[in-house]
Amino acid sequence: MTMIPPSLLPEGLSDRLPPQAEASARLARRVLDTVATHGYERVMPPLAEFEDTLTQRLKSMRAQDLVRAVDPVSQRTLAFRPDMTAQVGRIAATRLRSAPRPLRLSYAGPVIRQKASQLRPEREKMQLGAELIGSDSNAAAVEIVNIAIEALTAAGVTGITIDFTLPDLIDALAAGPLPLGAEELEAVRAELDAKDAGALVAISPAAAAYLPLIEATGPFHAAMERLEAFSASLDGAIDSRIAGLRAIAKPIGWDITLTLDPTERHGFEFQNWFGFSIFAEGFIGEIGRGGSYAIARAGETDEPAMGFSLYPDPLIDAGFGDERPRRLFLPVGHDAVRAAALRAEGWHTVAALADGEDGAAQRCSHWLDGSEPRAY
Ligand SMILES: N[C@@H](Cc1c[nH]c[nH+]1)C(=O)O
Repeated sequence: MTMIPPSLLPEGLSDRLPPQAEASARLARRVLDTVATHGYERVMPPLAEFEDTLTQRLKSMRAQDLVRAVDPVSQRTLAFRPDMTAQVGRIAATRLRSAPRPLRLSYAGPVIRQKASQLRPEREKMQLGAELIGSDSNAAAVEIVNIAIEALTAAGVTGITIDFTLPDLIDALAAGPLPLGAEELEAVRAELDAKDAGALVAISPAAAAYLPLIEATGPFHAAMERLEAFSASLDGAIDSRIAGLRAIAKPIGWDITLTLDPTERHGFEFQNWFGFSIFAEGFIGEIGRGGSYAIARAGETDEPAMGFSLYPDPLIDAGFGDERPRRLFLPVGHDAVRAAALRAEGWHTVAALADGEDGAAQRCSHWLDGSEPRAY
């Protein structure tokens, strides 16, 4: 029998150690506090639930993406949550069904996926976010995008880029002004994803009509002008979406870089008319994502919603949020009242358990000499 080393964790799962565990919690706290000031109240869904309740609520949450196990109690398949948005949707559609709308909820916790992404090896990630349930209007999008920016800024993130997308644009065009057969549609999606103009044109003349969308990518204002020209060539077929994007972009500060990638679908499995990805300077891949979606409800029409999720682990790995408090060593017999007063001033204290302990070895910069902290 092969022995599993006691330190080995399953692939893609890892420990967070000091000081990063604290930095991660601090960043989560700042984001949650910011969204709370805009009326978002926290929910705490469980780490795992029945697989079907996780996959049914949001369209295209796929069972094969989940880490699953059979529950010995119910004999049913359980799945770890891959995304808390689906759980918030379940809560909104069931236990908070009759709560007044719009309903504003926030969340934070780990999520687990079957496979890691290409960019990062983790299967477990920290997720923080906010969901606005009951509307997917332009006003809802303005609120969500701006709160996401405010929360990241409050947490100290700089160099933010927001990339807008229209996740269901291709489907809407294919079902309307630029018809495509089912196979053609798949091929068009693949080539737009690859941004391969030559391959797109080679599919068919109908597919070639989608070419302007590849060009409507990049810095926001120039890309929007190209998207507007494309809409004009289709008798204004996507004018309302363009107006939506303009309304969302308008209040965003000059210090945020805006880009447009109207056909980006990666990571937008359930979002419909609007989606956005968040990037921070110096970090590969998104640190957050959001958009509009619909929550399925038993015996009723779907409910519109809008939200965002942040994945702060890359920031934490890079040492972000590492604010080390001053550490003070308290020798045996120290003045406990003075120590409490110093803690109230922001010191972190480390009390000796026995004579002869070395405070410096406990990473203390100071020790309590009578009533005064003294540097080592
Ligand atoms: N939870 C989604 C983002 C999102 C939140 N609300 C709507 N979309 C994700 O992580 O991809």
